[in-house]
Amino acid sequence: MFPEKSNFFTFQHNLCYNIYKVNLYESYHIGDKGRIVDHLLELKNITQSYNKQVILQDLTLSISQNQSIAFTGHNGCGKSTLLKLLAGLIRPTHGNVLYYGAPLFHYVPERFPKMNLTARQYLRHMGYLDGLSTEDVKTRYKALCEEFFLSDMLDIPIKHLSKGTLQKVSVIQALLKTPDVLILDEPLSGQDTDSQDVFIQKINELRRTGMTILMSCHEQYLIDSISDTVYQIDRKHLSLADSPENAAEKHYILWFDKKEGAEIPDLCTGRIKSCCGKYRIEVKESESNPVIAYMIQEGWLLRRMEDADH
Ligand SMILES: Nc1ncnc2c1ncn2[C@@H]1O[C@H](COP(=O)(O)OP(=O)(O)OP(=O)(O)O)[C@@H](O)[C@H]1O
Repeated sequence: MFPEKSNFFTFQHNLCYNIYKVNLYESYHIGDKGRIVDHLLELKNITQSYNKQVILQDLTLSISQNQSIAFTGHNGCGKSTLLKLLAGLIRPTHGNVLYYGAPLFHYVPERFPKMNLTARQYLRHMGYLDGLSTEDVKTRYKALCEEFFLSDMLDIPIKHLSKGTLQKVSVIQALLKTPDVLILDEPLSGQDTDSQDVFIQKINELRRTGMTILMSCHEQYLIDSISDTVYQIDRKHLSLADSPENAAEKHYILWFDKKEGAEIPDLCTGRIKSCCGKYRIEVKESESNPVIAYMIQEGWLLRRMEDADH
């Protein structure tokens, strides 16, 4: 009677195809401020077409644990498509998606299907699919519904709920059990301002626990509130956004040694300078993790990271 949660909004990656699990020993790199951080997933030369029309072309992207990334771009540029690719919900036309380990993903879709189930029935069932006990499910959804001002609407069939309320139900189902990666497709659309505040506070709490957040979004204040890295999709390609906020960011100098055959990743083309046999690149704080990840992936060795202002 109920759909499998894996076919719904929450799933684990062993259910998806075109996915390559990578040996965990390969999954560490030196991250921001010299910490060891976990590699989580990578897109390698991904192209996505629908009916022979290319939507996303040759995207390469590396994501680390605990990054909070916002994907921006005009309507129809491919944000939802990219999130589905990252989540393993759709098979890329070309290229590979690599997952390090078996992260648990939860997904808040942009649109919620109309259903006869009430919000309570739906949340209960989602909790059971997450493996929570009856008592835990109840405690959890009740607390979340109170925080999101939803308690009075729990017994209304989902097909009669407003867009903003549906969005809240969708967020709550994704938070019943804490995932490793939370994927949010335009999560604020339709939510009232009080619920938006609760949402932002909740997401930042989850970020402090190490969760990775991948979000598509149009609202700058949401991006500023919860994201540490912003990518924009433009004409089928992905690039780091260069906003005035980013310009005011702290800068770092990364020093690398070049191993034989190491290539310069696209993100760093024209930015690497050679100096006394070493190679340096200046980066903004928000791009340091992806730059390090791409460089190491291409065969470079990170030697030092220093504050660009000193
Ligand atoms: N299953 C599909 N079959 C055919 N075309 C699709 C499919 N899914 C998406 N598209 C098309 O791919 C393009 C990108 O869609 P997508 O939903 O990823 O964009 P988006 O950036 O999330 O848009 P928005 O900001 O409006 O939500 C659009 O032109 C859309 O019509």
